[in-house]
Amino acid sequence: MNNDVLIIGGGVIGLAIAIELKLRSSNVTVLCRDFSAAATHAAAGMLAPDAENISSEGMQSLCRRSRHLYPDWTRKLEDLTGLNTGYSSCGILAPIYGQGGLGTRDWGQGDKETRGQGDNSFPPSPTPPLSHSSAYWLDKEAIHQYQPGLTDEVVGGWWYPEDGQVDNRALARVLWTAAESLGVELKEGITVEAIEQQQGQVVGVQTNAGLIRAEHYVLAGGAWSNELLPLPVRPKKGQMLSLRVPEFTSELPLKRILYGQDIYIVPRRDTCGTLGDRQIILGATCEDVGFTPHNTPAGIQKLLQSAIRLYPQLQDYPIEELWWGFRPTTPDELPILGTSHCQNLTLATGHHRNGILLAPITATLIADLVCEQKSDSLLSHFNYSRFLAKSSTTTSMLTHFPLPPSPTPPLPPSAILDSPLIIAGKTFQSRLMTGTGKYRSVEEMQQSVIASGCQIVTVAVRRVQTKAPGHENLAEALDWTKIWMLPNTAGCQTAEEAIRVARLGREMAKLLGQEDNNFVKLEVIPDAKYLLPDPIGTLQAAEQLVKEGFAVLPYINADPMLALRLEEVGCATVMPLASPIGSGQGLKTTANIQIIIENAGVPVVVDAGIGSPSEAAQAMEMGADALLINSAIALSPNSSAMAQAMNLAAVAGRLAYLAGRMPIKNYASASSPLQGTITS
Ligand SMILES: Cc1cc2nc3c(=O)[nH]c(=O)nc-3n(C[C@H](O)[C@H](O)[C@H](O)COP(=O)(O)OP(=O)(O)OC[C@H]3O[C@@H](n4cnc5c(N)ncnc54)[C@H](O)[C@@H]3O)c2cc1C
Ligand SMILES: CC(=O)[C@@H](O)[C@H](O)COP(=O)(O)O
Repeated sequence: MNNDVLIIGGGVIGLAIAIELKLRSSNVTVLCRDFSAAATHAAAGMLAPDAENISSEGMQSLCRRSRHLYPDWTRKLEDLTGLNTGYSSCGILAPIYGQGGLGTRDWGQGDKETRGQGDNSFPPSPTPPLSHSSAYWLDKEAIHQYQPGLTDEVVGGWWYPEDGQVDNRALARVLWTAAESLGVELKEGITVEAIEQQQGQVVGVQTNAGLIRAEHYVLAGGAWSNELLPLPVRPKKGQMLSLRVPEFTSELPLKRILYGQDIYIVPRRDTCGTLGDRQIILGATCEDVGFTPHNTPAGIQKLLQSAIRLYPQLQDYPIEELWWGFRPTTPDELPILGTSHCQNLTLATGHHRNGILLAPITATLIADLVCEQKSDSLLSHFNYSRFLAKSSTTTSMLTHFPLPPSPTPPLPPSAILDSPLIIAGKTFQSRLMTGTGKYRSVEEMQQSVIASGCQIVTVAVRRVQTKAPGHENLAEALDWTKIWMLPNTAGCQTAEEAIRVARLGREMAKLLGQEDNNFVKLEVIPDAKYLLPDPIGTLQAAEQLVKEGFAVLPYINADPMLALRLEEVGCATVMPLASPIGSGQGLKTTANIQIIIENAGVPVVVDAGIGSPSEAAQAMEMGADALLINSAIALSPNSSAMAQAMNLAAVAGRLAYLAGRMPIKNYASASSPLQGTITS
């Protein structure tokens, strides 16, 4: 199969897959936001299925199969590039302290740095090895003889001769060079902002350089994968440091990795052949602190204390470098590999603390799947669907659809992983926007906004200025820490007026604490009867406001050419009307909106005229990215119930759009089988 595959993420996983696919004759593109930020560079490079003492059988097999592939895989890469990966089957020694020593294992890291398996921060305690691993117990005398220099507290340990290491930074360079030389298109500095889906297919990825399309897509975004799909992958930060082996030491004092109870010590051979390059790597913390960067004194102190305790002579070695990285971690700490809810999207993420080890097997299994639709039985352990079935509480983890507030029962888990709505780089989970006008009271407006689950509320700057009813205490009326304000230029008849009011709107947002809010819903409406926007004035004002740094969301008639022009001048969305504002006539411009949706590279927000939830759902089923609905909610006799209904309709329409509708047929087709029925 000679297809186009686009890989999101250029860490060890994305690059290994890219090379494997390229070697099987696919045309491959890798999009990578920041090569240097990848956990790949931060790792220790241990290949340790045995020392890691993995409890899941599927994971044990996966890890061992990968370790088995390592010698040939690295040799092939080295042959391709002429570079060294630093692969070595050096073995891992896991020393164990006597009872007296165990008492000092509490590192007191507080909430942020915890330890112990499951919630583990440091490597799990060495315990008797699991079946199928070749492991040898060394008693006190044997271990001290085998590895001189260990602390006296060590009373024995396990020797895992089949485990090893690779120089992960060297490997990353080799993978990049190999991919480049094979003709993989490597695009560094490109951020994928959204995965565009339609009817069970990915139709492109929205990036900071525009829309990019391929036949097949692979998500290998490491700890950041959850920015694009609601997969339960979270960052687990690891701090590390390296010591330089002093030059007077002619031999590396350590020949193998020490895998202690609260530290691992990795002697790194020089991949360049110079003695000056010899390092000892110490790791690692495992912290649940999101993407908080930097090394901390507490983290580094604990690594140093543990390392010196296990192997005291390290205390005199010069410190060379400190760093940190983010492991991509799932709730069960197993990777997510294989098929997704979209037929042409494959998942390869969540490798937690074993991604370097798992790179060759991941590449092989994913390439088998993409190129030959061959699904290895091992993959069944790692499918994303294992997170779907559990309970309704997983819904928020696996879809970006906002749950309606109580008392509506929670939605059942959805098998669809949706991208969030992104406008001008800002991410929103809800695809419904509402307004503040026409409500009978401020209280009704507040309740409706909450019931709608919306995250964007548009506010008419002019009405706030004039303190029109319902707009007197805007600052207090809504929780602006949760709701993003979309100032609109309603009431402006010319481009000049709209530009002036947009600037006031920006100041208004600042007063509400939204310092970085540069959004404006641009309305230039000279006609009061139909409230139809002036296309020329809108384009002129949009051009100017974009130049001034605004994220412009223009309200327009459903005119496909105008929509394109507005996108060309840099608008953040286009907002075609369904029918005149406040008319509740529903979708009167369907055909043109469809053309706009087909051609837009920015989100299409259907705005104005939607009168009922069925119309809202219809617009979303057509592929609108979002809706703006005000009058239908505010003028309903029960506005908060209608707000909730509109939210559900937006969610339902979106799900239906992603899932794909059945074909329309001319004749009936029985739902139950016609064969095999009882005949009289
Ligand atoms: C401290 C530490 C020690 C470790 N030690 C080991 C070890 O000894 N052995 C082992 O096997 N594993 C180890 N690991 C784990 C291993 O590093 C990871 O599992 C592995 O790097 C994951 O690879 P990846 O390619 O999935 O993600 P990454 O290496 O993190 O790469 C992801 C890449 O995707 C890019 N990206 C993300 N989102 C987007 C987007 N939207 N658009 C474009 N690009 C995007 C990022 O910029 C990044 O370059 C360690 C990890 C840490 C942090
Ligand atoms: C509040 C706002 O911006 C409205 O002008 C918008 O266009 C919504 O229209 P409906 O009130 O018809 O939903």
